[in-house]
Amino acid sequence: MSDASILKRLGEVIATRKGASPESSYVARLFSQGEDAILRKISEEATETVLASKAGDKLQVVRETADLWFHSLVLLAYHGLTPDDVLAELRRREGISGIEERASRQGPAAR
Ligand SMILES: N=c1c2ncn([C@@H]3O[C@H](COP(=O)(O)OP(=O)(O)OP(=O)(O)O)[C@@H](O)[C@H]3O)c2ncn1[C@@H]1O[C@H](COP(=O)(O)O)[C@@H](O)[C@H]1O
Repeated sequence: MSDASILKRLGEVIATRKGASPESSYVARLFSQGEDAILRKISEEATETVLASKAGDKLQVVRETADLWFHSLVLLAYHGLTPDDVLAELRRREGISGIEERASRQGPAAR
């Protein structure tokens, strides 16, 4: 099974939690608390990822990044989006240098 398929499966599970009982599901509880609660978790997990990196703790970097990705999937589902929407955007960018892309947005003077 490809690594991308775990994102797809997890996205599907998360979507099923909309309207599920907050008593039995962490994701349902987040949905019931609303957008700000989801955004707070993303902010928290991003900060924890930064701290793990600064501490040079690779295992913790992996764990915090997993938390960050997971909560980002919850935010996507909140907006009715799926991991496929983000994967399609990454595919669209594939092979386009960030430096070139930035210059094309800023016009010839920035090159
Ligand atoms: N991948 C995850 C996952 N990663 C992290 N978490 C939860 O996200 C929370 C992370 O928050 P913290 O690290 O800040 O821990 P905490 O202090 O306990 O959290 P808070 O009380 O502050 O919210 C923890 O409660 C973790 O258990 C996850 N919860 C669920 N999943 C997946 O989502 C599926 C659906 O989950 P439920 O909706 O709970 O059934 C599960 O089967 C898993 O596949």
